[in-house]
Amino acid sequence: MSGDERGGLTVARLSRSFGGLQVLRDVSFRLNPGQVVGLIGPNGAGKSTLINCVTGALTPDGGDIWLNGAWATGRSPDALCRSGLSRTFQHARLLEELTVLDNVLVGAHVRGRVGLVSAALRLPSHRREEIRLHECAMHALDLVGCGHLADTPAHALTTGQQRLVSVARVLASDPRFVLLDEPAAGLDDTETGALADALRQVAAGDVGLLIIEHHLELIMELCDEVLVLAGGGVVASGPPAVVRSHPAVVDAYLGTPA
Ligand SMILES: Nc1ncnc2c1ncn2[C@@H]1O[C@H](COP(=O)(O)OP(=O)(O)OP(=O)(O)O)[C@@H](O)[C@H]1O
Repeated sequence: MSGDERGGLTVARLSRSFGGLQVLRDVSFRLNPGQVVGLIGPNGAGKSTLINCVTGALTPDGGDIWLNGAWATGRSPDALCRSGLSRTFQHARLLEELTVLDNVLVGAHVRGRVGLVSAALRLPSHRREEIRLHECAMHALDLVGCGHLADTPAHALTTGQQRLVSVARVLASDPRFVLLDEPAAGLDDTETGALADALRQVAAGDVGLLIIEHHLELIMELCDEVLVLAGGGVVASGPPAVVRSHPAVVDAYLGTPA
């Protein structure tokens, strides 16, 4: 592994089957700090399986994952999250009886620095940490345009607001890399705009983002690189302008030149 690969997420020749069905075959990509990579492909192409393997929910059958220079294949989702690799889910569920702020604080606590003993004894270090986490949570909510909803119970949110808050919950964990599974699904145009602005700001803070999306315009507008998955393999990759006119993409996925 070369020196400049040590500060990123590297996925090399990842494979995964379910029974006799090979869902991923030799998938490789790299995500650098501050880079936004889009992952597109038809339904069933293997996008969610890829995220599940990279974030530890599934064990790949073959291939390697490196996170900041450390071999990360097979590590648990919790361990990866503590190392700065987080994800959002296609159908994220909030804790409905809690307020929006408390939901986001759950994310912030994932990487809290003060242990149980300090918390139980209510030491000053615990109090300072609580203030810091509260600020992180509010900052994440402001980023996605939901700061005004902090005191609202989660069950009172629209579907779009729930999605934005679930993105804020992940951002509050102060990740270095985030894998987002269809973050714009169910958002209206205003919410999609707020999401795009938030993700740009997050990436500008040197966070690497991998975004699965069916909303192609969002992908083409937001991403530095796009990876196209079909039948479990990468059929095209490169800058958006190159990928959108790639013959394999036009034929197999977009149908007509975008
Ligand atoms: N746990 C599982 N057991 C068996 N087959 C699975 C499992 N998870 C996924 N698959 C199959 O793997 C293939 C890829 O699924 P995956 O959800 O990764 O695709 P996707 O590209 O994310 O699709 P979508 O865009 O519809 O979410 C599909 O054929 C799916 O049925």
